[in-house]
Amino acid sequence: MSILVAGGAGYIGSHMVKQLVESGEEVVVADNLSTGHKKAINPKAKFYYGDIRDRAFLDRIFVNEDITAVVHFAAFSIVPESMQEPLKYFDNNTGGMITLLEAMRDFKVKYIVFSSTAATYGIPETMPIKETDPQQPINPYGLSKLMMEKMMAWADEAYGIKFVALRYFNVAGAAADGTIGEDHGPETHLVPIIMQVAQGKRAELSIFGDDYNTPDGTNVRDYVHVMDLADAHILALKYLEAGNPSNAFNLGSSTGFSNKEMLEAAREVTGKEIPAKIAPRRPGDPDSLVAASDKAREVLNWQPKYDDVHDIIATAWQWHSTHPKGYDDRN
Ligand SMILES: O=c1ccn([C@@H]2O[C@H](COP(=O)(O)OP(=O)(O)O[C@H]3O[C@H](CO)[C@H](O)[C@H](O)[C@H]3O)[C@@H](O)[C@H]2O)c(=O)[nH]1
Repeated sequence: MSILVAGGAGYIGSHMVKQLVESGEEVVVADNLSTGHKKAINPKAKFYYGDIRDRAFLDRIFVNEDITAVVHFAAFSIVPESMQEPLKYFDNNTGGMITLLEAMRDFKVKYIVFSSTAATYGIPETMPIKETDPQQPINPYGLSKLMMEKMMAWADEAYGIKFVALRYFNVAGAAADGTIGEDHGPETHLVPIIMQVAQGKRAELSIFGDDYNTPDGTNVRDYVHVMDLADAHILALKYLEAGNPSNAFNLGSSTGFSNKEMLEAAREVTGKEIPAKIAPRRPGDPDSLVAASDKAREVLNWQPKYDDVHDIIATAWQWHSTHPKGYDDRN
């Protein structure tokens, strides 16, 4: 019996695969390596190279392997890119979910844990954000993921496929043993970009906007460690296997940090100057996104181990400073 991790070569997926393998599970990875890295896949996992929109590819996996549950990370996730190329997001993210659910229905796979996002909430009316708050995304990325959540709800209704949607806030950090980490090409996320400036690979950090409705004017986000996120997925799988109903959970730390505070924390962790300037706003950025994550703690018994953003940044710094070229396997 195996767990299929779609997108297991990506940043979050590869950390999930590592955690699953280390907890004794048989893992099958499906990835088209469009943004992931072959070297990020744990050697104990079985790798199928292909695209989840390709039904024949999925059939090959479901025929060859005894898959009991799917963990689905295979999606594009860059907010500004989705503003430029919305159809790319509806095709890969929303479209990929159709093929995956059809294959799950036909092969009678009953459980799916899904990477959803805080971006499904849009501009929140109250903070911290609760799972029951309105989901009104303001960018195509968030909408593509909201559509995927709703598709799973109807697939549950019609075919009995049970799902857990995990709505991530801002994921950062790397495995504590330094073996895998974050490597996007091009990089757009705040923490790895700050790391690149600390390494001297970029001249300076551009902070996108300092006139937001927040205490210091820069965007506030809620950072969660990638290994804590992986733990939550394992708990979500157990929740489904115990026969519980479909559900959605926020995954964050319940504490907000502004972009300026993240920069300061990174200066403290790395001991580097990290030059920065204020740049124009980036389209699609809400002022603040902070999670109420009590539900995951109460229902899934999730207990995040990293509660200080400095510790999260320290694991990111360990990866970046020891892997200056990332995985160095662009393809
Ligand atoms: O060079 C940079 C890069 C980012 N930022 C700022 O840093 C903050 C965080 O930006 P990221 O791109 O790191 O992350 P996002 O908040 O845009 O998005 C992340 O969180 C979202 C939900 O909140 C989605 O899940 C998405 O996939 C995930 O990448 C934003 O205010 C952004 O404007 C900068 O100031 N300079």
